[in-house]
Amino acid sequence: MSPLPPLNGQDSAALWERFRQLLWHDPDLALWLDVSRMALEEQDLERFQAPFAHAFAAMEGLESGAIANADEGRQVGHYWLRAPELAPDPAVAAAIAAEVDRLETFGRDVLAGTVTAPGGRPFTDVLWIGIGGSGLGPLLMLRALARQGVGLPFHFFDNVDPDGMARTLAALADRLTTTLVIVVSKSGGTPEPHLGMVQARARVLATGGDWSAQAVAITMGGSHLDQEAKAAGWLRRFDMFDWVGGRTSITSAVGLLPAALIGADLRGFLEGAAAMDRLTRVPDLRANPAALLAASWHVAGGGQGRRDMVVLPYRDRLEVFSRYLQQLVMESLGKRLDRDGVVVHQGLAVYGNKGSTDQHAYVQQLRDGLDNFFVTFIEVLEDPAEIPTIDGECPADFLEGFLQGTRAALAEQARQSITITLRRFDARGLGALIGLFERAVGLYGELVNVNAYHQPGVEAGKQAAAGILSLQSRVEGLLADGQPRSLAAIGAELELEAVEPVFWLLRHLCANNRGYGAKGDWGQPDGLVFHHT
Ligand SMILES: O=P(O)(O)OC[C@H]1O[C@](O)(CO)[C@@H](O)[C@@H]1O
Repeated sequence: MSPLPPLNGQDSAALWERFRQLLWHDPDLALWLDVSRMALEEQDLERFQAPFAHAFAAMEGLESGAIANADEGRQVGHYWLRAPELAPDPAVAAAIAAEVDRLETFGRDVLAGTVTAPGGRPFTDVLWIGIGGSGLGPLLMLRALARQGVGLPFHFFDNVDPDGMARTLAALADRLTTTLVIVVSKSGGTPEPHLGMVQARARVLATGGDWSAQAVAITMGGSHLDQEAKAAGWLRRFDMFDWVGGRTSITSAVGLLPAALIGADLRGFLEGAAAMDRLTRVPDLRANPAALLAASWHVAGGGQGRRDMVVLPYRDRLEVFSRYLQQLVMESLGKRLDRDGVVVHQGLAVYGNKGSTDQHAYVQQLRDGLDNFFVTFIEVLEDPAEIPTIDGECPADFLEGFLQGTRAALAEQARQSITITLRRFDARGLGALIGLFERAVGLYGELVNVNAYHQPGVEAGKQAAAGILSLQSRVEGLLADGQPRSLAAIGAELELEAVEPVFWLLRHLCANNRGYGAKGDWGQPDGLVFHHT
């Protein structure tokens, strides 16, 4: 093969040669990957040989059951979920396969009306309670694969925003007694899904529902949530295995149960991910699409994430994909320390929405402004037949034109881009996309030597939040005697280092009907006097 022409200028013959040489295609998945507009050069492909040999070996070790998440002492087994025979323990392989059967059967029975809400009425809705990977994966499944009139409508508690909860419960209204409530938390101890569950249960019971007969748990065996569901005899419990991380849980019950409840092809989804896994195990940088992605990200950001990834899927069904990738990539790669304990502040920022919509929003800056990004276009070739050409105008042709136009306009300004093209978008294609990015993140993590499977920064935020809640209890306890106090007085009596958190807490309490009031100027916190009435 002739040397890869460098990416510079607008020489169309050189660009075509780059395109030809770097194009990756799999006929079975009918998927193309084009990294020719990334700053990946011949010398990079050579210098990456040794790091990728190491990364491929590390991924092989991970898939064979090594403790790849050393900090948490955990195996990382999401690849086994779509190829159970790869699990190092036959009992684990059997458990994975059995769980898929159970999920499929349960979904089918709910849709067929053989598993019903109390009183024998068919379930009408699903309320899904979960956050992070336990909420985003299901949301992606729904937005990507739901078909009009098939399966149950979904509603989400993916936060503890009371306004969001109130709106969701109001929308369900009298259908709450026929709503299947699915509580998802791998750890079973995350406050957000717990609070959501408590609110949902109270409302279901208040409207005459039968909580245990309507509730389903997806969690690790033995977790607090699992114990609660078991003790109260919930309708079903599904396993979220210890070796599956939240952000890679979409091929577990977390993604498969939504698929089953919207009548999507969950076996096809798993098969697509498995097929991509096979293709991304190939230990050859040029022949491995996940390696080509990871190498392209590396050169774009100098191995330090100096360019953001802008995800632009040209298909509305993939609108949530950028948010999904945001968690997968940023929670995996955004790390302060590398595996050797050296402070590295690694990461790769991800954002996006969809094309061509974003053409009329931030693409202006991508073309003309700060060059701190690369775009990942996602294209689907097969168009639905329902939208015809009218007066010679075919929306699908415009979409193709907009994609190519944006790619070319960016290249004119030396802005980098990747394009992933799928012949058709279905459950199998979605599985393939998930597999592709999961492996690319794993390989990139090895290249930059970070543990892509833990999230110590999130834990830090959780602990800080717990500290604030405990401070609130102390402040409320102090003010319970009815004595008015300034912030300084509260700080002194509680021996606090800082009073600013107290101001924030009391500002919130005073804004609601919680029995607190303040005298003074809210713009001059020092002069405020707080009391409990
Ligand atoms: O499923 P759990 O244990 O409630 O965790 C929810 C989310 O919280 C995190 O642990 C931290 O954000 C994610 O990795 C996970 O997806």
